[in-house]
Amino acid sequence: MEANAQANRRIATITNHLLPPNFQEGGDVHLKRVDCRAKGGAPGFKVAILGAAGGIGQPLALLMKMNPLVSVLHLYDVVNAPGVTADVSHMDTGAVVRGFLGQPQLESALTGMDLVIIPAGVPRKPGMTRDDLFKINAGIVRTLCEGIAKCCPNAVVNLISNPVNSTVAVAAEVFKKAGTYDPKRLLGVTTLDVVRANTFVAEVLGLDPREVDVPVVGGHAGVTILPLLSQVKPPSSFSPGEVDYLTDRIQNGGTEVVEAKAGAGSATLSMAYAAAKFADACLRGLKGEAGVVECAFVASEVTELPFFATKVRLGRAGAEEVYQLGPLNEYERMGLEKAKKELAESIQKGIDFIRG
Ligand SMILES: NC(=O)C1=CN([C@@H]2O[C@H](COP(=O)(O)OP(=O)(O)OC[C@H]3O[C@@H](n4cnc5c(N)ncnc54)[C@H](O)[C@@H]3O)[C@@H](O)[C@H]2O)C=CC1
Ligand SMILES: O=C([O-])CC(=O)C(=O)O
Repeated sequence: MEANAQANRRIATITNHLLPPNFQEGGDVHLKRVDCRAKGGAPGFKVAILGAAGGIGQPLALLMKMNPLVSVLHLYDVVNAPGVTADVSHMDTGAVVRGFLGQPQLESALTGMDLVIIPAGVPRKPGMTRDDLFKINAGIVRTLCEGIAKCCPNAVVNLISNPVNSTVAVAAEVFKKAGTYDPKRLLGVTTLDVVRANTFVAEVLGLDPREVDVPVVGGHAGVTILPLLSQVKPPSSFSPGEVDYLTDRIQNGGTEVVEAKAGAGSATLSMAYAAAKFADACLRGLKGEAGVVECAFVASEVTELPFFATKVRLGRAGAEEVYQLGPLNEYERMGLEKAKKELAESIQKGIDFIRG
């Protein structure tokens, strides 16, 4: 009987690096502390994911755990971080995984990080615009960026939380207020627009999407998402009907997923893929690899707006070079005017949120 009782009693053995600072042995589920021999400090970058237990956060944690450039992976959320951390930490890849739960652990999650990826915040439901998320998500982004300014002011920040067209301005204002703002290190993630554009254009051209490169500029919402089909590689021409179809599908790709999920959220898996691809590019840049170029929503002088998405070259300092738009056709010039009008308002909304 006693043997059975013992067998039924769940005993989990958790290594020190997974334990919260206030851990005590015992309780219904018996957690045992085990001291492991220290690992010989694998070289690599320290990466934190804020919002790691969410729809994007979980698959993104999995993908970052698989990235050989990552030596330490911090998973922070206000719910369920210990479970996701225990799960991902069993993967036999190099990165050491640590979990952090709730605001009191935010500073520990951020201290020493080289790259912070932020998919924290509420997603859309059918009928909502990304801007409808502003009220909740701007506050979340403010709190998290205050933590970054305090604990890892030199980290590169990949901001995913919507509306990106406004939250990047919120983050910039928080960093300015704290005196830590470095425009090269704050990047709004628009990679999913490029990923979608590559996929849809490849379908139309009958090519493998891995061979296709579509620059997508502007911002990350509706008409602000501006695919430059005249600059597609390999060089391709499209009929007016194809241009209309592709532009509309790329601009509304997010809504396509929101409607298909019918209330269960927005893109998570393709977004985690896109975020992991972009984070990997940032890490390769930080490492000093030459010629790493991705589209991102950054501080920019390409237009009269303070932020704009274009191709940027990623290096040791973050977005080291912001590329010009290149030649646009008439259709794209008209799209650019529409995009700038909406973008200007969204950016101002983010600035006003902090400046009041
Ligand atoms: N930039 C882009 O291309 C895309 C952006 N998104 C946006 O990403 C965000 C997250 O989307 P999902 O993962 O699907 O949402 P989700 O609701 O599944 O996950 C969000 C996570 O954030 C956490 N969270 C909430 N407040 C927090 C706080 N103060 N600190 C830390 N974590 C907090 C939640 O507990 C949850 O685990 C949304 O705003 C969504 O609109 C989504 C797809 C693409
Ligand atoms: O559409 C949404 O709400 C999520 C998102 O940004 C995207 O999938 O592009």
